[in-house]
Amino acid sequence: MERLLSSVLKLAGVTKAYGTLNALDGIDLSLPNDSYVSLLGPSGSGKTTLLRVIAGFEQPDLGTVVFKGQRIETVPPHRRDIGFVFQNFALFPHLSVSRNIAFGLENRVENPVTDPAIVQARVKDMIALVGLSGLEDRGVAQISGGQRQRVALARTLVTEPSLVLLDEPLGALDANLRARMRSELRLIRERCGVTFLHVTGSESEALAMGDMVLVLDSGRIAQAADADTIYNRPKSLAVAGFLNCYNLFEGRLAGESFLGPYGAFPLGDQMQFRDDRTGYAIRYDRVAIRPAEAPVADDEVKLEATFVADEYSGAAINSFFSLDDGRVFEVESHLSQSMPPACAPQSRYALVWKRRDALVYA
Ligand SMILES: Nc1ncnc2c1ncn2[C@@H]1O[C@H](COP(=O)(O)OP(=O)(O)OP(=O)(O)O)[C@@H](O)[C@H]1O
Repeated sequence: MERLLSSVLKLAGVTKAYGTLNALDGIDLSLPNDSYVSLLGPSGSGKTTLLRVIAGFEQPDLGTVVFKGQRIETVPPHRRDIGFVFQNFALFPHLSVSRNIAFGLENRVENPVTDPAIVQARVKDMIALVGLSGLEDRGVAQISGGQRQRVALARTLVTEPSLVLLDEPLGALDANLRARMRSELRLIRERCGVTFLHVTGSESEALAMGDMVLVLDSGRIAQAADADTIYNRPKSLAVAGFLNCYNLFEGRLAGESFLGPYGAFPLGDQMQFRDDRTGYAIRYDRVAIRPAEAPVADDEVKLEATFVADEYSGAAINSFFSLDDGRVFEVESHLSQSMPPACAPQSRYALVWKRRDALVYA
């Protein structure tokens, strides 16, 4: 029996330069079939360039792009069987929801569908899939931002691509809608079984949505793993930094300690990773706030700091402290676990964590 290909897309050594800048610098990656993949990276890291190379709007200078077992570097975009959902949706403002969705099917270069009955049936199925039933005849100017997002997605999915690229698809939506569309997008993808590659600059979006998360840094893949691994075991200081949930210190190792700008942090059986830079990371939600003079246990590390402010975000409180040189240290207390003490502004506190909860890079 023929085995299904386990990966829909493979890139090897893909490099793309603009002048002297390598926007992509030897990218190797493999996207599994039937999965949601998030691509996370700071501004300028090469996310859009990578999507454009995969879609065929740019050609790589070096390297191979293999899609469903075939090399496609020189295949033009419209012959690639890869869908693209743009951040601004790019809908036809004068057409209805149905007509926008039908357009792609009737006008695709390969295999256009000309039988109106077939078009109508496919569009109807797609409208049901993305949850737009009842809005078929509305103009796209008369629907909400989230509904427009679904039209854009339906218009791409109706052409039955084997891979869908989404460039910051939730970027144009307000915060509430963005949160709702996260689970919607995941559900729609599960129903149609197509791999989605979703570009985002938001670490929470990337971790919440991706079965697999790719982290891009200066044109290279800094880490590719499931969300849990990326979150709990970022493999470099740079990746830990992008996640926005670790306090980071640079310094050096000396015997059984990490020596940083705030003295020695004793080491224990924490995880250690190879990195060009030597550093120490402790997650915001692994830190307890105690009175400044509270004793610490043998397996703990303590750092004194001045309380600045709190920020409530539903299920958690984020507390901000100022270290002796003015740098900010953040603590996240999940309210389901325990209520942090009410801290007084400008007062000193002990910030305490377990040695084994730190990550060390060297
Ligand atoms: N057409 C171009 N000509 C010259 N330089 C470019 C071009 N397109 C992108 N770059 C540069 O390549 C690098 C990667 O850009 P890219 O748009 O891929 O990053 P990004 O991660 O998508 O950023 P953002 O999140 O800000 O959209 C950046 O330094 C950018 O300035």
